[in-house]
Amino acid sequence: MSRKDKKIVQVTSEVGRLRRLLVHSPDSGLGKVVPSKAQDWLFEDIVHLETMRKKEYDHYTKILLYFLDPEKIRGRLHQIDAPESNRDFYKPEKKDFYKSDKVVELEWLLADILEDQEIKLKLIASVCAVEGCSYATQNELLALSPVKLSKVIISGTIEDDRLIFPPIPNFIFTRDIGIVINEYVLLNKPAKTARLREALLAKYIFFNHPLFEAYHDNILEIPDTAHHFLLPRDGDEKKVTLEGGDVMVVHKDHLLIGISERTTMEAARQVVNMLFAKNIVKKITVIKIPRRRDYMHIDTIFTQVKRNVWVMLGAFSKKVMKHEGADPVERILEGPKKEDKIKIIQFRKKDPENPVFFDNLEELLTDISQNDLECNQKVRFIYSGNNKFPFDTREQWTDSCNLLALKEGVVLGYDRNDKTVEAFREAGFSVVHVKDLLDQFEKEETTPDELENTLILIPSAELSRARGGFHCMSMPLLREDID
Ligand SMILES: NC(=O)NCCC[C@H](N)C(=O)O
Repeated sequence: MSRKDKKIVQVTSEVGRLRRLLVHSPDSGLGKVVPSKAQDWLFEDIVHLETMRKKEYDHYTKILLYFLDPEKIRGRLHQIDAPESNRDFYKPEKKDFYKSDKVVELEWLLADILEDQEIKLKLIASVCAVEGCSYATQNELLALSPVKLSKVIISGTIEDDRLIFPPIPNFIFTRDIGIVINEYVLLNKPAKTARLREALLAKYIFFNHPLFEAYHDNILEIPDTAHHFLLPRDGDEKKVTLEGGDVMVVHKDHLLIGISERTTMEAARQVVNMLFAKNIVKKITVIKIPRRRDYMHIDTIFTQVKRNVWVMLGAFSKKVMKHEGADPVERILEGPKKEDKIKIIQFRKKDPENPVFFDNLEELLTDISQNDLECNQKVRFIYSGNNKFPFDTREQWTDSCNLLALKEGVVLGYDRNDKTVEAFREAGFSVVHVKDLLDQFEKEETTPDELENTLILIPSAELSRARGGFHCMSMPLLREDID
């Protein structure tokens, strides 16, 4: 898959037409999560794998292929989903797997790099060191073919359904393994132990897969602070962790970085300095949000829909929340709760000593729409749960604010956030269920190019238990510029 001739990696916005992304469909490891481990492995519950795959994630794969690589799928849906096809189209180890270099499956890339004996040896040794495997297990892995080994390394399960190390069930959230900033790839440093193997695999893939051959000099790693190993284990301010859900490229010159439960101030500091020193962006806005599980990254509280439209959680709004039935005088006197406060500081490369401060999220996002994206239409905000208590927080918890833009104004979200959907309708968006849309595509009643201002809903009963939406389930590699 060497593509020296073509552009493989470039992202300059959150909403330009998506042309290539990294994904990972739910592997058998997700079906091995036990209740006692669910929290450690960052799931709130155990999931039903078959429902998650067949009734939910497969739709995501199909809609992505229809937008990014239609030849793989157009006119074939009936055959792909026929019971006798056994879902082989969706399984990286099968010969009928969709193998797309636009909707790129990580398990497939991993299998590719494991063809190289030296990489295979190094990666097995690294995984076994991280997971504390026996020497016998290490040798067992060495004997596997690249395709099988890739599956085992990701799922933790060897052929006879034997778990040899923990699964990495959060690998479906490819957003958090790295982030493309213009033509650079910033590798992540996970905050949680359960996600460490993901970062290791991402590093090997980006440095070794021929797809990224032309970009090796553009891979950015954040070093640990000197002597980090001498620092106290918990609560040290010099800890360096950063996850992709906290990084957003909103314009070729402007990056947002969240400081959150997962991304530390030290990591943000290093990224700001590194990107300015390498001249990758001109402006970086740091958004410090409360360290809370339900806000784990900034993309859990807002994402962009089109250049002048954003979806966000009202708790971070300048407006006072409309808590129905509450006394307005009390509400206004109290103001927003202390734990809901955020800090927004914008650094400019030319004058980092004099940052710009923003009071609230709307002020920053309006500035991005009007000044970076030069949009002269009214900037609009769609609020989680239509900004009505208690739907605002309930729906944010199930990722109402975590949408993926396939192109400007066309976004993917979960089907369960009814009040947010209502808010989209009120803002003039069409709302369509993924099954109906795929049906319309197959019948040639409409095309991805014709679609505008639309929220596409995907079933989510199981997926939402994993605590991430489609923004998290995507790592965009290539988007068209929106200017
Ligand atoms: N960017 C994101 O917000 N990713 C969601 C990650 C969910 C996963 N269960 C985690 O807790 O890390």
